[in-house]
Amino acid sequence: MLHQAWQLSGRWCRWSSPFIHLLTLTVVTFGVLAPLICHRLLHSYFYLRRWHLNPMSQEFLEQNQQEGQAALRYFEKLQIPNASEASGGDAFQPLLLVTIITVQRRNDFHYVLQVASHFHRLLQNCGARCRSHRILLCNVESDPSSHQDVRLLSSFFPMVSRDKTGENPDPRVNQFEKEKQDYVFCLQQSLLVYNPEYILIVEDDAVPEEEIFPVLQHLLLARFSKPYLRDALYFKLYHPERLQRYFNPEPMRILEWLGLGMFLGPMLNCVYCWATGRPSLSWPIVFFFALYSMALSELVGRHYMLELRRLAPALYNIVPVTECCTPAMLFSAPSAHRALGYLKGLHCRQGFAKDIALYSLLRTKGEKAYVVEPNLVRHVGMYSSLRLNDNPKLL
Ligand SMILES: CC(=O)N[C@H]1[C@@H](OP(=O)(O)OP(=O)(O)OC[C@H]2O[C@@H](n3ccc(=O)[nH]c3=O)[C@H](O)[C@@H]2O)O[C@H](CO)[C@H](O)[C@@H]1O
Repeated sequence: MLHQAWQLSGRWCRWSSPFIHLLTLTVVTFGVLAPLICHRLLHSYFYLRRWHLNPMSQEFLEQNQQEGQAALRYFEKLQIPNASEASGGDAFQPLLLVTIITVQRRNDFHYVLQVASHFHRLLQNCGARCRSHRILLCNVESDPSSHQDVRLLSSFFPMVSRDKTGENPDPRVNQFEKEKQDYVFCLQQSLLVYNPEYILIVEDDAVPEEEIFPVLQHLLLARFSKPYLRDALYFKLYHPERLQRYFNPEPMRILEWLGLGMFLGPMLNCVYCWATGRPSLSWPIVFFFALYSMALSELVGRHYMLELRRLAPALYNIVPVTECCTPAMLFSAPSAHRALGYLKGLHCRQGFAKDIALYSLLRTKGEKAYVVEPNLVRHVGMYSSLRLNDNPKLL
């Protein structure tokens, strides 16, 4: 017996045995290579938070401040269009209206200028394909004239202000109910002023990615008309990176994770067999590589895997939403009308802000909503206008 066990362990521990190969691969990958390569990746389990979080957050703030200055220069140099161009006063129904909802925030970062300059430039570059798109600014600052960036932007974009419509916010409402009412106001004005087919309502710290318009073009014309997506209440174009992991369990994500293992397991098995000159199919080795690739993708970070989908608009994923955050939300005109009706009947408060309120409608009203992956905007507003934080961090 002892002799047999000795023989077996001897066979397993030979340098040519698959056990030793796979053990070495696991140790080298997870113990050496991945930590070395990924220790600066913010959304990876290998991220060295203690070393990098403070300097990286500082670096981000400094760089973002420079981007704010660049956005300021962009508009200072831009030629002011004539009045009818700026007001967007042409009488036609846009396919897509981008509404930027904004309040006065820390002046040194010029968040809204960053967002508006990116949208303006991308729309110009998009050319004829985006002829039927428009941008609207929605100023919900209690004293609209105090919003300096908006004063500059009003020469370039049409604008609605909450106070000008006589819809003054009730000073007694809490901050989160005000935020919801501001959202309702902007959505309502977007429908009233332009009557667009789709409204993309973005917060004033959500900078669009370079490919946003080609991807939206593809989604609007080819994907959103599919029967199961057509009646969605909303499409989220951003979900926080920290919540994109497989270990934030969602049925679709678990399926994606298993699919990844089932695809890469056999593939890596073939590569291994080819490299070691073994017969091609071995189920334990397939199983090992399936687990290996699943563990690697989770530990390196699903967020980074999602980036591969940017290669082509058709690769973008559309999956059922989860709760958090509303930096960029797309509504069709009928769904915007429904959302308005629902939101007016809800009262927001701390712990039940507008993002949670919108999500709660899916259960109470039997609606469906989806998120597009990867994100089509970047959230840059480290200083929140709703929650006090003097020392913001990237995580
Ligand atoms: C990145 C992220 O997770 N952002 C979410 C977080 O916002 P934040 O806490 O990051 O707040 P924020 O300063 O980005 O404000 C969100 C939006 O509300 C607007 N605003 C602000 C003050 C006001 O009185 N009226 C008003 O409409 C502001 O212009 C911006 O468009 O929580 C909000 C809900 O509370 C939303 O879910 C945001 O998507």
